[in-house]
Amino acid sequence: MLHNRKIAFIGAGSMAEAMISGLVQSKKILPEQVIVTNRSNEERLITLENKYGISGIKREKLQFDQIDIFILAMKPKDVENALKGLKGQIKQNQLILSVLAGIPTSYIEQNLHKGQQVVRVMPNTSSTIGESATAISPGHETAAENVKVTQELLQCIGEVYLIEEKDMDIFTGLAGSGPAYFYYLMEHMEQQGVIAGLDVETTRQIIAQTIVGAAKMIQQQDETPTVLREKVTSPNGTTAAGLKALDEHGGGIAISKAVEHATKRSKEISAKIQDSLLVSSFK
Ligand SMILES: NC(=O)C1=CN([C@@H]2O[C@H](COP(=O)(O)OP(=O)(O)OC[C@H]3O[C@@H](n4cnc5c(N)ncnc54)[C@H](O)[C@@H]3O)[C@@H](O)[C@H]2O)C=CC1
Ligand SMILES: O=C(O)[C@@H]1CCC=N1
Repeated sequence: MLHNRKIAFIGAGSMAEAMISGLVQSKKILPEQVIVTNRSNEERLITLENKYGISGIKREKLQFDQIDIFILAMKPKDVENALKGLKGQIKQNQLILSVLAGIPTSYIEQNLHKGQQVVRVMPNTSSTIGESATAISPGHETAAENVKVTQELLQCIGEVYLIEEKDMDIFTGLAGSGPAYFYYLMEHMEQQGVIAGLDVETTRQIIAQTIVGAAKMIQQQDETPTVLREKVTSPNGTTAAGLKALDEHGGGIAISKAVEHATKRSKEISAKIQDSLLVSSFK
């Protein structure tokens, strides 16, 4: 299904690079199938070309009619301008994947064409190594065949979950932003290893293997996190002491709040963009 399809990233930042890296590494997508463009930073396009063997093309030179799948990968604040620039170039039957947090498919449909083939997508930066947890949610008029193509494409960069669009905000709070919470946790664990006299590189690898092991236990054993946590925790032992400190310092609440606030921010971005649409429809 993906054979010979041309994929163009509009936006060449961290998320575009993570996806390009995963797609090319999967070998299911050839570098010749991938094009990337951005607003103005030509140096960045050259860097991506050299690193992944793909084509970096200035927007004016992009042959829009040759592209099968566009991937919108600019910041949400830039989407209005970006869509204005794309409207005259993109046809209704061309497939648009949007990775933008908080931007509804209806906004994209309304700013491109009625019946535009669009799928909202939420990957994470683990796409880089083919380990993303990616959600997809098609627009109202998106054909089933395009949903299948999207699934097949994104399976090249990890696991894909088809969800309702109303659940995109919580998915973003859990999985889109999620890697950052784990990196934050790792930063703090690492500091303690180093304070205790371990070298930073060894500490980092020990922590990474501990997280990988815990994640694989959840994936491979039919046990809940609660049961697995209890199995680590000997009465009056080291883990009990660690967990008590976590509780006393609001560790559990802090984690819940991180997910809650990221989710809320995704909702705020949606509300803001819907308001701007409402204003422009009254102009
Ligand atoms: N960074 C992450 O972990 C994730 C990001 N996302 C979404 O991905 C999108 C991009 O995020 P990042 O890559 O982190 O941002 P970034 O700031 O690194 O990259 C944004 C890119 O968009 C380009 N751009 C801006 N306006 C443009 C226009 N009119 N036409 C073409 N290109 C334009 C910029 O030149 C830049 O290359 C955001 O909407 C974000 O919500 C989604 C999931 C995870
Ligand atoms: O921080 C952000 O807004 C983006 C969306 C999910 C991860 N990064």
